[in-house]
Amino acid sequence: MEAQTTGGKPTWDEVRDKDGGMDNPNDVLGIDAGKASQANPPESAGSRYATRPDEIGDRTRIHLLGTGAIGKLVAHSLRGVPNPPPITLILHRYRLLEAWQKGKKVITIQDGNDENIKVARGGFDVELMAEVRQQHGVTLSKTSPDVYDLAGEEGRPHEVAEQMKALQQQEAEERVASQAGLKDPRTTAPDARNPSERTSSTPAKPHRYYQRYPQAARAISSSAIDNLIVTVKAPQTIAALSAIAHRLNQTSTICFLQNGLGIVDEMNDKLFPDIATRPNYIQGVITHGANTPPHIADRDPFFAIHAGHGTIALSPLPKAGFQQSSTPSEGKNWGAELSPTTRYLMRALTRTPVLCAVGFTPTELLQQQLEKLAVNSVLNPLTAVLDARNGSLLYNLALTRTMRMLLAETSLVMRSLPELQNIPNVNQRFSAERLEHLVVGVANRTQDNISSMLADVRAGRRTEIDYINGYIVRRGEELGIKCVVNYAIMQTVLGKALMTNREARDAVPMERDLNAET
Ligand SMILES: CC(C)(CO)C(=O)C(=O)O
Repeated sequence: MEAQTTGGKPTWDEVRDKDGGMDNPNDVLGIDAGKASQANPPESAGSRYATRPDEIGDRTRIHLLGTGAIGKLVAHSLRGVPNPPPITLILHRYRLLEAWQKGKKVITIQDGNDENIKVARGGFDVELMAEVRQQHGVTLSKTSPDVYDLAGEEGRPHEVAEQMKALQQQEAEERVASQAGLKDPRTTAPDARNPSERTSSTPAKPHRYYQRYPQAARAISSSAIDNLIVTVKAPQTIAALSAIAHRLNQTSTICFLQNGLGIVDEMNDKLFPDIATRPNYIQGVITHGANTPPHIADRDPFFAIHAGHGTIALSPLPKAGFQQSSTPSEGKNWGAELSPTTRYLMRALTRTPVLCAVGFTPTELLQQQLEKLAVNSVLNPLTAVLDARNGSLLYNLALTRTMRMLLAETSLVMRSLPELQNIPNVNQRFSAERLEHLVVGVANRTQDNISSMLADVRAGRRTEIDYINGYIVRRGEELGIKCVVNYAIMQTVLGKALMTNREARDAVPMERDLNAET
């Protein structure tokens, strides 16, 4: 989340705590995320995840995908502790790489509004993300020929695409087989996902992009990734991860720090369908507010303002997804079976004081995600459609009625989720009244904010609506609950985004009057 904030305003879970956050039966650490914002997490938060040096060996490097304001804040904070972990920033644009190389090679974070409190920190490694191209549903690598180039000699574009997909499938199966053996396919077959280059009669030659920027190809790595933190927004996650998926395997851990729900399911479907080779996941709910003012971003893309101090609630996720009857007892042995990289990454995050990161059980974390989702499902779309700051939704009876209709559906879906059955207090925690209380509290505390969705719409970027209201609609469908109000607001946001894009496309940028007499 990169909501634009004004100054060090409280973040939403501080509000939740003050306004009667529920007791938390699953809090294995005896501390909740809200309280952690006032005090550093106790050492026990980290020691639960301690790894022996022989378990983790030289697999301590943390890669970070997403260099928005939250990504910069997380990377900067991780390097700020004694004996920090090695960190590699994966940059998604060549221009960013150039800016890094020509600049001071530091990330600078300003604390709140005070321009005098800035800390510049270096010691990062950088690499460039390989460009991901998709043609007719086939993902191409940096050296694979275009579907269109092959089309003439080997058939029509969609036929060639089908052949390439079949070969990719075959290659994926070979990879699974080789993973069962001794070799680490992440390092031996970086381009394994693109069999066209192996089988095609066309010699592999770099794509135009890499011919134009030869340095770009050199900055792309194919080495294995052990620990990955993802801070890109939900809609960009699959595309971004597909460029590095071949560098991850069942021993790696990915930590997601994003708004919304449903990303992990999509990842499993599209990138890691095989549970045996699927990486481990950590889910995070981040409530820090950070932003990079556009006028500074042009000058220094590696600068961000830490506008609102919040927390990070974290939990390793069960590989096979949530079981229907999770119970609070999962807290007792939770953590014992985790892979070394999962424990290492949990420990790295929870031992970083600025982040105020705390570990929870999966079921407790899910409930925190759902509370945040409920707040975002009202504030984000309404502010985006109305083009208004968060506070404008308050003291307005018409909008209160809309909010209540949205929350009535959301509450019913959340209370009916199979993964929350058998959990005490679910009905109270997700009652429409309590959700409304949370929404109003956040709107109050963040009244001057421009919500992240409004910022996305204004900038013509894709919004996270599919992972917020879209998630509620999808889960409702599974449960036989029709969420028509959520569906309507979702469609309105999509429509609003289209309108804004069309307006921007049709606008004629003119700096001077071309009709003026000279
Ligand atoms: C809570 C809220 C609405 C604060 O702006 C937010 O999380 C967002 O903008 O995404």
